[in-house]
Amino acid sequence: MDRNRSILLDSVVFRVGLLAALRSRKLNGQTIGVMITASHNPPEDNGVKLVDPMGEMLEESWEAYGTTLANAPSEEKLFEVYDSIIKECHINPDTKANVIFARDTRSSGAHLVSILIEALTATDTAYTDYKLLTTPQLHYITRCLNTKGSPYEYGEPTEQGYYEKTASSLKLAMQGRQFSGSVTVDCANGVGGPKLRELIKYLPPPSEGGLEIKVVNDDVLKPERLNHQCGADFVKTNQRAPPSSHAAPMTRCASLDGDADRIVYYFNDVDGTFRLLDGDRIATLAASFIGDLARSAGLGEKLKVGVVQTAYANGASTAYVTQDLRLPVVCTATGVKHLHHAATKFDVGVYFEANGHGTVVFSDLALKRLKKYEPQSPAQSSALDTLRALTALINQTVGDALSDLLLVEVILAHKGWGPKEWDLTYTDLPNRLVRVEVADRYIFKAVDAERRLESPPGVQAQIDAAVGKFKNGRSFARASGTEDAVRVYAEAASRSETEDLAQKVAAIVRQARGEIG
Ligand SMILES: CC(=O)N[C@H]1[C@@H](OP(=O)(O)O)O[C@H](CO)[C@@H](O)[C@@H]1O
Ligand SMILES: [Mg+2]
Repeated sequence: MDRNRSILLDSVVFRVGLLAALRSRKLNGQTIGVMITASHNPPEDNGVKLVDPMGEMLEESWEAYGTTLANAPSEEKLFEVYDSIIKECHINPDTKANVIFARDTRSSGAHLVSILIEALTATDTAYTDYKLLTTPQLHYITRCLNTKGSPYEYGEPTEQGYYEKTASSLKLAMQGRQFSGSVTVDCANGVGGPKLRELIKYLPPPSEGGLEIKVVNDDVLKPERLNHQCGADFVKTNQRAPPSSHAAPMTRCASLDGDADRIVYYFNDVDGTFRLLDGDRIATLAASFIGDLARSAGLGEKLKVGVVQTAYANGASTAYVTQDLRLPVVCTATGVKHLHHAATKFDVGVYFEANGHGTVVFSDLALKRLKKYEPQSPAQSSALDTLRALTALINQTVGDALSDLLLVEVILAHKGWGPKEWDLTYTDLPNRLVRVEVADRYIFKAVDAERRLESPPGVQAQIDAAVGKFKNGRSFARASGTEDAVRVYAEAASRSETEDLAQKVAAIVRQARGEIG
């Protein structure tokens, strides 16, 4: 990493440490998590994520305080800003603050941890260093710590507790079903590799009917290999397997990202064609399975399943959920926090971004119903047991590649499906994502779950006109929240039309001058 970037990152991590301390104090000393990772990005990047007490992402209203701290011009001013937030939020400065943290395998991680510790020490915050973890493991532990001793106790607040809970619920969820064949998991040469190997130690071996998991791309000793030519983002973006993949046709493959909170599946057809089974596919698979289980358990009316997607979900997946599965779909703005929030409105909310980040959340009421319900027949009893096991197998705090992997494997085993049957549930519309670099992306203001631009004026009308010329055409443009660019997404009936539509909309975006008012 170049020196300037590294100094900037030190300052960001220090300020996030202050924010975590403030947040914990505001919440009467509940534990806040800090994860040092840059996910699917190149190895020289790094970043930091905050975890709220229930394992959710930092509450949106608090992002503004993060910005205020980030904008403090100097170290001296920084503590003035810190004190002003204490006043503004009516925080009792004497409340004990508690923070836990972990990092992925990036070489800058250890140094950033030392900066984080400086911030926690400066604010008299108690902390625990969980060393190397996947992002979802830190979310899990954060929730466990904050629910310990309560009726909602989530589990043992340790890495081992995570493996034990996952392994025991997997066994229960299988209900004696058999796995067929193996799954090859590309770990992006990130922290998911060693953690998946650790998890496997808690699972029954293939010789005893356990799942055969072949771990590949798990080299964490050469940091430059992280996310390089492998991993979920590579596979989703390039729509092909990592070049190192030697999987035989029709065998299940999956790729994680650098911090193991995303997963996509794929396989090669008998004729060698690459078939991607992305986040939309995982969502539809999970929603169909859970919906069926709820009905079989006799809880069809009492357990309303819904699916949450973003505008990037393939239109065919949305049609499949509404028309074939007959389940409601909600579309939210991009970013997991939006999806997660919308999913909590259902009894069982299944949410996934197309890129493979997602999970299933069960409402408190749904959990209570599942606990209390008395089945009326052996069939109801078996469906109920599976549902109960899924509530423990699924990491409900955040999208978790390891628990999502096992969820998919359980469902395929129950359905007796290979990747082909899964792929045949619906046919994706051809789609194209284009990144357009513009002088000022902030002039592009999106509304309606980011499906339409309200500004610059007139641009949406031009996009609508372009879309109208294509059969099954759908396209939208929005400013990225993470990169200095506008993203254009397009779908149409054929590959060439999709490309054509994407290029037309990209040209509209490039030409937009953004003279407002
Ligand atoms: C089209 C796309 O994949 N967008 C990604 C990307 O957001 P943008 O706001 O589009 O840059 O990064 C987000 C954070 O990782 C992720 O949640 C989201 O899905
Ligand atoms: Mg990630």
